[in-house]
Amino acid sequence: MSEAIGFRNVRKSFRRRGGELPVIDGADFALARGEFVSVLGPSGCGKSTLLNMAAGFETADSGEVLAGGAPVTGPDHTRGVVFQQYAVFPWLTVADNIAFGLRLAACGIPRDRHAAIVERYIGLMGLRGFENAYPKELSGGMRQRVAIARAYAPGPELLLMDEPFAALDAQTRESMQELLHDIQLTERRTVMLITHSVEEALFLSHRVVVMTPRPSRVSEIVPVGIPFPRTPETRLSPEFIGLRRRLEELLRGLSAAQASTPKEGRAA
Ligand SMILES: Nc1ncnc2c1ncn2[C@@H]1O[C@H](COP(=O)(O)OP(=O)(O)OP(=O)(O)O)[C@@H](O)[C@H]1O
Repeated sequence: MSEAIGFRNVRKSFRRRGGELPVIDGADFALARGEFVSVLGPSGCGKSTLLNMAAGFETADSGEVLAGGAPVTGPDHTRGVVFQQYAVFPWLTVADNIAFGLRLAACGIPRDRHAAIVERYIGLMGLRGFENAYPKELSGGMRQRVAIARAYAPGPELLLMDEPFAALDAQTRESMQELLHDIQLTERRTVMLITHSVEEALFLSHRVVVMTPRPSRVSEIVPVGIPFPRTPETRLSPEFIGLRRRLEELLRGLSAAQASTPKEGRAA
């Protein structure tokens, strides 16, 4: 299978008051086309930094970030991004938010197809009846459904999601995971998801990348061998529970290692 996004020995530091903060120290992993991969790791280890490099918002100090084999040089329409918040435009209706990326010339989808594409994602994301609503009239979960629809609509090869459900209550979060799972069954895009939730990572992913504390590298890549489609009962299966325990233990160990490093090595 060909590679959608690859990190090759990537290093990244940030310049801060008081010196350099090394964040990523040789990250090396790749996502195959059509693969759903979650990235877990101790708080502040650089997960969002990895995603921002894949999106083209940040550049690596050394090593390479490759999208479809070509170096990432900046953001473009082949990579869609969903953030935790502020992902929808408050001045646009639901339909216009979803159409936003389609209307950018670079995406190259003819104008006469836009309405059908918007309509399709309205249906897939359960937003029918809300086409003309503004984000302020929607719940947080519905706003994130709009954000996800907007990211999928222009047909990017890769979707980069940075804790898209972190601000939602537990029940909404579970139903959003199920919605994303179902969309992926039909769309089969490549997704890189940053999350703090082991359960979310396991429910959605083919593989889970676990990062070490900062300066971080890959600690382990855990394949999730649970067949698709997954259902709410999957979360209760012995295989799922076993993997959850294993990942939680791994993360506890990594966070404990982080807590015992000298303070000057761990800027906030
Ligand atoms: N633009 C920046 N300038 C300076 N420091 C930054 C910048 N972006 C991130 N950092 C620092 O780099 C470190 C890693 O941040 P990042 O957000 O990538 O980690 P994370 O693993 O996503 O964090 P969390 O788990 O808390 O969401 C943090 O210490 C953060 O303060």
